[in-house]
Amino acid sequence: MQITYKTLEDISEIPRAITSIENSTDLFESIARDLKSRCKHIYMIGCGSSYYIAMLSSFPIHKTKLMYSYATPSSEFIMYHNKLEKDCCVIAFSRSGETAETLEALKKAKELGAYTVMVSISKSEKGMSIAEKYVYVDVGIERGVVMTKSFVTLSLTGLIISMMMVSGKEVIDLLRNSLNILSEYFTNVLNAKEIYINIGKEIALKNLKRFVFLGSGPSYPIALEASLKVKETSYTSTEALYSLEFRHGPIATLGEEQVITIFNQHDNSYSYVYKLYKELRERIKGLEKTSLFIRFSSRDIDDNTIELPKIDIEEFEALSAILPIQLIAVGYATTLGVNVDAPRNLVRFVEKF
Ligand SMILES: O=P(O)(O)OC[C@H]1O[C@](O)(CO)[C@@H](O)[C@@H]1O
Repeated sequence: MQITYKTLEDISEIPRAITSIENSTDLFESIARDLKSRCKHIYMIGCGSSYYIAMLSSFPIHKTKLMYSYATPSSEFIMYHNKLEKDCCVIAFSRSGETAETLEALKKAKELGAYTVMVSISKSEKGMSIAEKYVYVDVGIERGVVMTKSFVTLSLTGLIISMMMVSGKEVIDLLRNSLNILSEYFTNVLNAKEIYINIGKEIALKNLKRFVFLGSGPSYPIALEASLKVKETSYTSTEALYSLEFRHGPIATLGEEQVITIFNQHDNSYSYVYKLYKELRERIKGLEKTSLFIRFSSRDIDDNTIELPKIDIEEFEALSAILPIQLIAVGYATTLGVNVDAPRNLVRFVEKF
C-alpha cells in the first residue's frame, strides 16, 4: 500500500530546500560578517529539534576556538543565564518563530545587552519584533507537525553562518560543493525511499520497542534528533548517548530486544566509534534477530551499514544521516498504526510555559 503523509511530502522537499539555501549564500555571508564584527561569545538556543540545530550549528565555531560558542535550550537560558559576557550574541533557531521560551529567552538576552538574531522558515511578526536581526529562509511551509525539512534547512543555515564566521572566502567553494553532494545523496535516498521505510516496518514487525542512538561530536545532536523523531512519531522509548558513553553503564542492556543505531562519521571519532561498533556486534552474536544494529557511515560499508556520502565537512556528513532516519521513523510509526502527521499531544509550537 502506498503511504501518503504530509510528513513524507515535507521530507521529499528537502533537496529543493537545499537549492534555496544555496541561493541564499550571499545573505548568509553578510550575516556572518556582521556577527563576526560584533561578537566574541555566541549562544545558540532553541527548543526540541531546534535546540539540536543550535547544538550542531555551534560545532564549527566551538572546534576552532576563535570565538566561544555555547548551545543551550531556550528554557535553560531563561532560568540560568543572568549575566552575559561582553560582545555577546544570541542566535535563536525556530521553525515557527513563535515558541514561547525562545521568544522569552531572546527578550532576556536583549535586556542583558546581547545582539539578538532569529533564524526561521516562517515570517513571524512576534519573532521579528523581538530579534534585532531576523533571518528568514524561504523553503515553503512545513505541513507536518514534526520537524523534517525545517530541521535540515535550519541546520544548514546555522552551519553555513558558523563556518563563514570562522573561515575566509575560500570556504564558499567548499560549502557549495558539499551542498551539491548532500543534495544528490538526499535525492538518491528519496528515489529509494521504500528501502528505508521498510527498515522501519521490519523493526515494528519484529516488535522491537527500544531504540538507542549513539553519536559523537556533530553526530551527537543528530543522535538526539533521531531519538526524538522516533519517540514523537511512535511514542516509543528511545535514548541518545555520546557513543563511547555506551560502555559506561548502558552496555548492560546488550542482549535486550532493541535497535542500536551508531553514527560513525569520518572525523577524529571514526576509529574509536568503529571499534565500539565491532565490539558490540561481536558481543551480540546469535541474538541478531532481536538486537538490531544500524550503522551510518561513509567508510567500511558492511551489511549493517547505511552508506553516507563522503563530504569534507564533518557536520554535513553527520547531517546526511537524518533523512534515512526520518524515513525509517515514518515506516516504523505507520506500521504501529500512528498517524505521523498528527502525533498525540504534540503541537506545532508551544505558546506558553
Ligand atoms: O522550532 P520551533 O517552532 O521553535 O519549535 C520547536 C519545537 O517545538 C515543537 O514544534 C513542538 O513542541 C517541536 O516539534 C519542535 O521541536
